[in-house]
Amino acid sequence: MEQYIKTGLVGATGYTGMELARLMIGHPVFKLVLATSRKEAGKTLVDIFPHLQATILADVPLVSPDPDVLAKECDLVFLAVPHGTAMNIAAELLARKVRVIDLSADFRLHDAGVYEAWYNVTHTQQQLLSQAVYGLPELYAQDIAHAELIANPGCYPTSAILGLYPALQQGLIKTEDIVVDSKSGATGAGRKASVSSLFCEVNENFRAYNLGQHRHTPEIEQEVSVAASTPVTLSFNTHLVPIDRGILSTIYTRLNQPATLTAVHDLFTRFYAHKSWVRVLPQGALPQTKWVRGTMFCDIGLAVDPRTDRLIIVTAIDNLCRGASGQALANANIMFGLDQTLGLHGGTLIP
Ligand SMILES: NC(=O)C1=CN([C@@H]2O[C@H](COP(=O)(O)OP(=O)(O)OC[C@H]3O[C@@H](n4cnc5c(N)ncnc54)[C@H](OP(=O)(O)O)[C@@H]3O)[C@@H](O)[C@H]2O)C=CC1
Ligand SMILES: CC(=O)N[C@@H](CCC(=O)OP(=O)(O)O)C(=O)O
Repeated sequence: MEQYIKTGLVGATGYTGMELARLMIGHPVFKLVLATSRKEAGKTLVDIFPHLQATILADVPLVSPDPDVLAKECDLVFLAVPHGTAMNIAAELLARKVRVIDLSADFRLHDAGVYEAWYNVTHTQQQLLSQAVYGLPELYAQDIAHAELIANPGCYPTSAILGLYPALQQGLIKTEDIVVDSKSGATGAGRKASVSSLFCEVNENFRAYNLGQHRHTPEIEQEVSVAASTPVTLSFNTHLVPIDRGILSTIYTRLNQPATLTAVHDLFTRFYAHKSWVRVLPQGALPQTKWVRGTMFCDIGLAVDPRTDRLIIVTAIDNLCRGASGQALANANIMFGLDQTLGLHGGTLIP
């Protein structure tokens, strides 16, 4: 009997596809049997990624993204492709009884109208939205375990939701005065060529973009509204910083009642007590992207400013690992009844 689960990867040439391949090298159960690229079909992974030489992935064939071929070879397929593209591939695979983990935004929003308004894309697979499970393991592990289709969370939303959830669920902060101020490294924009991703545009530069208009806003609001048990509208703002990986989110909130840092820290520590990947840092310590680089950790730091009644929550994640491919692998572990941390024990990549 085969000891492994046959796995496919659609979008192997992109940053999240490359990160998933990196993580799968060490996974004891999921075996990558097929990867796709429209441009590189006919080659093997090592032909395009020489750093995979002498690894278990070197000879994995690159094929065109054909659902029949994928379904014939795979029990599980990761979709690391742009939003708008993933939904149709997912539908084709699900119809062929293949389980799907979609790293794009196509199934994250429960309301197709909200998706269409923020993404400017027609949702052609709305019938699948109700069966998609939002793949944030700290919140939805039980549903993930029974899912056929996972909507893997966005990178910025992962950093914002994990930071806000305990405070909103416990009624610590006001729901109408939240500002999420996020900074991302350049891999967040994907590997496709664009002027704004050029070295000379990103290096030695720091800029804001999409203020109040980023398409991750409704995803964050959807999930934190569950925490608050009431609809939450918040201000979400993004910046590009000249690092490869990492997201640092500084979240400005207003306390409902005066609270000490010790009380807030206790609340967060208790909320995440049994969660392997959320580290509530000791009082006074604040997260840094380097401390989570290449890992599944979401580090949380807290500050209370009594002069302004503010609780300031700072989170740091690696956008490619925790914010995408590592989280996708964690979801796969849960879906197949494995320990959710399997293959995800790698240490931090410092420097
Ligand atoms: N980068 C990040 O930090 C994060 C990204 N995401 C999401 O994950 C997904 C992948 O992102 P990322 O890896 O950054 O993107 P990239 O632009 O780096 O890669 C996209 C990949 O998709 C493939 N692709 C593009 N169009 C199609 C198509 N029509 N059919 C089949 N394959 C296609 C490309 O392969 P080829 O052209 O060779 O066929 C390429 O491998 C996106 O939805 C993104 O929003 C989510 C969280 C974080
Ligand atoms: C730095 C940077 O450009 N980041 C991207 C993150 C987008 C992303 O990952 O999009 P989905 O998760 O919604 O697919 C952006 O802001 O558009």
